[in-house]
Amino acid sequence: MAEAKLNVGFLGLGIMGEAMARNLLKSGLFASVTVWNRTLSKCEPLKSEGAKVADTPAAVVAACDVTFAMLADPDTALAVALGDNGAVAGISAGKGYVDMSTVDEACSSKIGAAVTAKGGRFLEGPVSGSKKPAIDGQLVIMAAGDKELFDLVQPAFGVMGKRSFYLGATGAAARMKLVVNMVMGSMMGAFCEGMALADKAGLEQSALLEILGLGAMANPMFALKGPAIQARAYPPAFPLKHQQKDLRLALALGDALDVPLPVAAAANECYKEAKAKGLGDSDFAAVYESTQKKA
Ligand SMILES: NC(=O)C1=CN([C@@H]2O[C@H](COP(=O)(O)OP(=O)(O)OC[C@H]3O[C@@H](n4cnc5c(N)ncnc54)[C@H](OP(=O)(O)O)[C@@H]3O)[C@@H](O)[C@H]2O)C=CC1
Ligand SMILES: O=CCCC(=O)O
Repeated sequence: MAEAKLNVGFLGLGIMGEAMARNLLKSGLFASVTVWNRTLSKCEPLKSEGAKVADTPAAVVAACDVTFAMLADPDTALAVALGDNGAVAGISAGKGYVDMSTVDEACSSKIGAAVTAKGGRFLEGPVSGSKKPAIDGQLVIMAAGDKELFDLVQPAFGVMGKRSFYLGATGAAARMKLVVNMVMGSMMGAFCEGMALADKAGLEQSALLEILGLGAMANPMFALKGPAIQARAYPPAFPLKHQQKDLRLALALGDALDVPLPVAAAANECYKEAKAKGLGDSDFAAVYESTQKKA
């Protein structure tokens, strides 16, 4: 007998969440897709494409077998899960909650414990890949927590991503994601310093990009962000404030484990400076501006 289609929910329709929820909807694999966003007007495009809209996270979870969340940061993930009319209020036996936000282990564990205390199942599932991979369903999903839930949501992960990794007990995916983004934030910081030094040294930034692109350091990030840095135009794909949050959380993990992270700590200062210049909502490539002399 064919398995019944799942009713799925999605909380948080920002840059990533809207694209991910749309891929769930477009796939036709689910009986229904119910969405919620703090700014409710952002639900309208998906509503016009066939999604249901609920007024609260609790109402989404109550209506769905599995609910996914993609929220800004740990404080937000906790508020949406545990606050009044939060997701956990809608949990009952067997329901699944998959938090795909980039958060630290303490946040994820707290949400997981609240979900399981009500008989629900919890998985963390942070992702690599930005706006375009989210639109294209090409994210890389790092998951940890309830393995049966991981298996159950494979069709959903399959439409949102190109690969999903099961990494073990809750916390493992949160830690992995922070390590990955610590490397990314430091790489971008070093790249921006190179671009700034090339410019001041009388070299063409486009020549630097070509030379880097032909050697062992070739990577999609430099190729994609290089032209934006040259133009000093930073439409957000990955907001700088989120990259700084990830460095902050990775440094806290390093502190807790006594791992020296001087490169990441220096990069974090650059992102903090860019944020203080009002660039938090710009793409994280705007960290280039921290290399420029103050006006
Ligand atoms: N953009 C990227 O390239 C990637 C981002 N991520 C991670 O994914 C998560 C989402 O990122 P992204 O989509 O870019 O972020 P956005 O800033 O575009 O969206 C953030 C979402 O969180 C919601 N939110 C913020 N504050 C609150 C609050 N106090 N209460 C309720 N909801 C709130 C926003 O609602 P509202 O619309 O009302 O503001 C929105 O839905 C972050 O953890 C980020 O680090 C991971 C991989 C890539
Ligand atoms: O957390 C954001 C990651 C962005 C990316 O992997 O390109």
